[in-house]
Amino acid sequence: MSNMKEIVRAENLWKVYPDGTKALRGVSFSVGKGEFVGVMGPSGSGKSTLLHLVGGLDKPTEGEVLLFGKSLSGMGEDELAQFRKRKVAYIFQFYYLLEDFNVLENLLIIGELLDIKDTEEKALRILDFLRLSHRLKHKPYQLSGGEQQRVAIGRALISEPALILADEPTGNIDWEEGRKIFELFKKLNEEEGITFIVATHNPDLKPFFHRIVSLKDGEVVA
Ligand SMILES: Nc1ncnc2c1ncn2[C@@H]1O[C@H](COP(=O)(O)OP(=O)(O)OP(=O)(O)O)[C@@H](O)[C@H]1O
Repeated sequence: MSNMKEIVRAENLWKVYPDGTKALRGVSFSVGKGEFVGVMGPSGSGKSTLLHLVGGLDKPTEGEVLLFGKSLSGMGEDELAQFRKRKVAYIFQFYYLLEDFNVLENLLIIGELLDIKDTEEKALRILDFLRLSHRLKHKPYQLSGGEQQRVAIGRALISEPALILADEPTGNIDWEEGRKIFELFKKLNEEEGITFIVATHNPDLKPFFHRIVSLKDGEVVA
């Protein structure tokens, strides 16, 4: 029986890359709805690999990921694509914004791609929430790192995801801006009920998390 409150379950995940690197060695954990969970550990401990597997961006060598009670390995490509589009959103260390488009357009394009209703209205509301209303017509290169990351967050929010996976989201910005990003995450978590899994090696961010999954050499440590 799957527990409906359980959003993510990872069961005995192994990831062996083609060169033989064992990035994950039997990782298991679960995340409940509304949790704000940190994945922490030193560089190379497997944090990014784990987030990729949880989001269905890559497949485990062994083991299983269940999202919202459904096994990713049992899904066809179409179903997986739908999942990736509409239920789960990613925020990366590098923002991957469309450089030729302005802030508002960066959100509108995703909305169009995902066939989301009332995209413009939603985009404006989200950008207001992210304190970017005065930057709508700016291109990414005209923005600070923190602002670019807020646009990337806006892009993630346009599909109204239940789960956000963030991989070193503040890795490229200074501490003050980074703290603001985490405060936005907390607000989204508390007010919108969005579940977060955030990978970071920055111990200063520990106090933000409800719970921490600590990785070392591809294994969960206490
Ligand atoms: N495509 C790949 N091919 C081979 N080895 C890889 C690949 N991707 C990652 N690795 C290796 O797997 C291990 C885990 O990498 P991963 O990126 O998941 O760790 P991480 O904890 O996110 O590190 P960082 O904090 O530096 O991003 C490392 O030893 C890394 O070198």
